Formats: sequence, C-alpha cells, structure tokens
Amino acid sequence: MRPLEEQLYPSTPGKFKDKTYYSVNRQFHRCFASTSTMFLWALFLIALTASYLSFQSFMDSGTRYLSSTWGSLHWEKQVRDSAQIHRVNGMSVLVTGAAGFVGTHVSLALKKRGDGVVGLDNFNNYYDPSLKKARKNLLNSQNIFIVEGDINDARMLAKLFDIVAFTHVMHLAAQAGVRYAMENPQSYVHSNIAGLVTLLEACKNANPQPAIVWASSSSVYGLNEKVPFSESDRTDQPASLYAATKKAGEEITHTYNHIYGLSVTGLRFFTVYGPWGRPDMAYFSFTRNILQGKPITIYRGKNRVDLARDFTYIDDIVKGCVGSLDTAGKSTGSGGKKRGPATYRIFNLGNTSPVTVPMMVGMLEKHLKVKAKKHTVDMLGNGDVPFTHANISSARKELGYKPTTDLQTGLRKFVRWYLSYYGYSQEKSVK
Ligand SMILES: O=C(O)[C@H]1O[C@H](OP(=O)(O)OP(=O)(O)OC[C@H]2O[C@@H](n3ccc(=O)[nH]c3=O)[C@H](O)[C@@H]2O)[C@H](O)[C@@H](O)[C@@H]1O
Repeated sequence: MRPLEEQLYPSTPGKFKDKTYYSVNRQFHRCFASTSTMFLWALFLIALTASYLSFQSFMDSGTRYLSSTWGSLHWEKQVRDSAQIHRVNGMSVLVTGAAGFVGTHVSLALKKRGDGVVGLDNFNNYYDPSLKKARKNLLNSQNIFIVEGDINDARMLAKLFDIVAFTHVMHLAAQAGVRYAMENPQSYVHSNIAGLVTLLEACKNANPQPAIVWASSSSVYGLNEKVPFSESDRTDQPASLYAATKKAGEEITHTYNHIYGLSVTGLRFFTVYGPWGRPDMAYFSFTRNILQGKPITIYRGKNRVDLARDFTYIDDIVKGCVGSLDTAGKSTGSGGKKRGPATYRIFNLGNTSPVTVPMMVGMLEKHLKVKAKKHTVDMLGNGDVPFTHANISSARKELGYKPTTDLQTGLRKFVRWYLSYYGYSQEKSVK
C-alpha cells in the first residue's frame, strides 16, 4: 500500500487529476493556509513585542549612557572637559567636598589660574542643601563640573581615576561640626573614617598616584593647654568624636604614605569663616538670629572665662591650600607598591590672633547695625574646647602662608555677602 502522502500527492500531480485528490487537496490547502496565516500572525506579533522591548531597553540604556549620571558618555565628557589644564605646568585636581564652603573657594581659585578642577560632592543635608546647590551653580558658571557622589563609592572613584590622571586630590569632603557628633556619631565614622579610607584606596591604586592635600582640624589639639598650638604638640586628648575622627585621619593617611608612597599634606584649619560659609557655624547662625530678632546662646568656659577662637578668613585658608598643592612632593608608588619615600606633612592654618566669642558677636552687631539678644550659658561638656591659637611658623616657612585678614575685616565681608545672598536691603538690617 502506498503511503498516505503518495496517495494524496502523485509524483506528477499535474498529470494526474483525480477528483478525490483535488477535494482533499483543496481542504488541506485551506486548512494549511489558515494555520500558516495564524502562525505568521503569531510570529509577527512575537517579533513586534520583541522589537518593542529591545527598543525600550535600547532607549533606557541610551538615555543612561548619554545622560549625566555617572558612567555615561556625557558624564565622562564633562569630567574630562573640567579636568583640562589651561596653563603651563598646571595641575589637574580632584576636589572632594567641592560644594562645601572651603571646597567652593579652593575650586574657584584653582580654576582661575588655569588648573583643571573636577569637583565631587554628595550634597547631603547636614545643612541647607540649597546653599550647596547655589555654590554648585557658581562653580558651573566657571566651567567646573561637580560629580554628585559619595567618597564611599569605590567604583565611582575608580572610574574617575580611569578617566583623568589627576595630579592632586584636594580632599575636603567630611562630616564637619564639633557638637553635632553627639547627635549623629555614625556620620563622622562614615565620612571621616570609612570615606577617607575608600578615597585613599582609590588614590593608592591610581596610576599615576596623585598627591593628597586634605583637611584636618585644629580640634585635634583637644585639651592641649600649651599655646600657641604647634604641630609637634600632643594631639592624643581629643574632646569630641569629630576631633577623634580627624586625628584618626592623620594616622590613617600616615599609613598610606608609609606603605604605598602617597604624598600627604594634612592641614589643621582653625575655625574658618567668610562668604558662602557654613550655616552651622556660630558666626553664621548668630548673624541669622540677630537679623531675625531671635536670641543667641553664647557658651562660657570654666570660671566664667570667655571662649576664644583663632578665627581664620577663607581667602587666607585658600592661599594655604593652594600653597600646599604647589609644594606637595610627588607620590612615589605605582601598582599599589611604594617605590621610594614620599612626603608626609602637617600644617596649622590659623590666623594667630584669637578673639573671644563675645567680641566676635560685638563685631557682628556693628556690621549688622543690630543689637543681639544674648543668652550666656556655661559650656555644656559638648566637645567644645576653651580656646584655639595657631602657631603658623611651619606653614609660613614651607608654604609661604601669611594670613592678612583680621576678624573685623573678614566679618564685614561676610555680612555684606550674607545680606546680598539672603536678599536683605541694608535698611532692613537696621532696626
Ligand atoms: O577649627 C576647627 O577645627 C573647627 O572649627 C569649627 O568649630 P568651632 O571652632 O567649634 O566653630 P563654631 O561652631 O563656629 O564655634 C565657635 C565658637 O562659638 C561658640 N558657640 C557656638 C555655637 C553657639 O551657639 N554658641 C557659641 O558660643 C563655640 O563654643 C566656639 O567657641 C568648625 O565647625 C569645625 O568643623 C572645624 O574643624
């Protein structure tokens, strides 16, 4: 017996025209035609869905790739452009904490003289983020790009060093503030310890390794009573967790210098103040309260002694930072290995003339032309130290550091900025 197909399909169908064959054939064709149409439609629909989905994912990845999020093409271009050096023997500097007070001023100064500057900031809300955004806009207007990211993000840091061979890192990102450490101790560990180590790891792995200049603090002198404070004085009695994390930073950077050949310069800043300053600091919050007619609290030390600070104007600090970058020796490591000894330095950057807090308030009253409602209380074991006073002979000798702005002049400049930034007319401030 012939197989079914042979019965239905003769070897030469054109020659053999059997009715049975034709009717079966027609039914088969109809059936086949409708099945194949359905099949084709199904195929078409599957193809359509698949291409829609892949188009979607292409668009998603394309948008990500071309947008400003880190790792995108557009982001890389912004980083590269910002790092461009525009002077002979210039440097390309990664400034962490660039939307912060000191970071903004240092970034502007470097850019102004033709160095390449890439900023990095996590824009946290420790204080009014709108002020940080305003500083960012100021930097953007000078063609300085700020990467939004955290120094704890190792992948992002590695990417940055991949894209740019930074010659220097100006590390200013930190959790600042002496008294806030009692409220949120973990934030100090996160930024000042963990973040610092993550950054140092990235610097150690970078090829070439950058030289590092970073912000320590006058608070490391803690309960030291020898005045003025010299870099060689004891710093093993911190009075606050903030101070302890800054002191730890000095030790941690030392190990990276010792093991991996990173060039390190630590700067002990003494109560820095000025335009675009930090709203959590006394001179800033006092100004706000005085203008709003609110009372201010003035802390007083043991035996009713006034507290005093070696208040240092921002422009002087900037000169110290830039001088440190300019004189920093090169890092000597590569491939994570030290190839020779590298510089390790620590400098006080102060003003050398301490002023008591009530005197500082008196100056503000004069510039604001408003009397403060003062409320004096005894210092509450809150991490504060009674006084600070910098010996700056080392910085003077090595960096050419020479502060030139006294507190009276610096506060006048600050008040002028404050009134214009917050939209006060001079009349409004006079009561
Ligand atoms: O030099 C430093 O190392 C430190 O300087 C400042 O710390 P601090 O000197 O305590 O600055 P403020 O918070 O502005 O306080 C200045 C003075 O005003 C006093 N104060 C502060 C706040 C207040 O409400 N009342 C008051 O009398 C403080 O006790 C202190 O004596 C910064 O906040 C720290 O980040 C920095 O590291």
